[in-house]
Amino acid sequence: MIEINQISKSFAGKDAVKDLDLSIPDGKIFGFLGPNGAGKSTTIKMMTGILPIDKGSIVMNGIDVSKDPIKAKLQFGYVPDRSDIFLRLKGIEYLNFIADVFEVSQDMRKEKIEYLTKSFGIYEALNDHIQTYSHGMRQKIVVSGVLLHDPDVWILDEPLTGLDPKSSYTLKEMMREHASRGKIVFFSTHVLEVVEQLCDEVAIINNGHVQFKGNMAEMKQQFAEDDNLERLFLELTQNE
Ligand SMILES: Nc1ncnc2c1ncn2[C@@H]1O[C@H](COP(=O)(O)OP(=O)(O)OP(=O)(O)O)[C@@H](O)[C@H]1O
Repeated sequence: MIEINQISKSFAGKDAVKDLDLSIPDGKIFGFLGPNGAGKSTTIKMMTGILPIDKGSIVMNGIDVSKDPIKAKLQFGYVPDRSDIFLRLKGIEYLNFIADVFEVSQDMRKEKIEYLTKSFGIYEALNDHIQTYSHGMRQKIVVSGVLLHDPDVWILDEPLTGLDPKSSYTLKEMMREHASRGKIVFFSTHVLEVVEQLCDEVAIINNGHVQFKGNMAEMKQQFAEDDNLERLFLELTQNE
């Protein structure tokens, strides 16, 4: 379970996230939906310890991410919205590095690297440098790195952007499977359709505030009844 308690973050006096409260239960695919600039990435960066929290706290599986950052980092895997990392490493070197950090055994890593990279169609490129990869391939190698060490909590920032339809399907199936094992998949998107296809629960964020949280049926009902949400709905569907 992830508990986000009244967190705030501002940049140069301007609020990016303000008093945000969320509770993310185990065994769910949780969609974090909002238009560009809503505060999704800023929230995720606070969850993952990349940005310090100005106010409030985040507790992941009982561990406070600010007070016990190393232990908290063992709970989750994170796919950032930009996957331009470790460009000078070969794909296989990157995955072995991740496996070393998270102490994945030699036998296990060999099997998983082969399974994951074949599933995403990048197995043949493992001996090439990441800087030669396309955006989609970079995304896939980072996703493979996260799945390689099988963290309880997956935190994915716009994970489907840039993936081809087959890889997008594969990742969605993996997300469903992970949630069905009682684990958490938390992902952000600005595309309403993705949330409708995938999520058990959703929070809608706008201007750094949660405007709605609930299940899909409740979301549809709220969209129909609330003028503000209806306007937001139009903005979100225009992005599709
Ligand atoms: N490092 C920063 N410095 C200054 N302002 C920032 C910084 N990071 C984010 N912001 C501002 O905070 C607000 C929220 O940005 P954030 O990136 O969290 O939105 P988002 O919902 O992830 O958007 P997108 O869908 O475009 O990625 C925006 O107004 C953005 O300009």
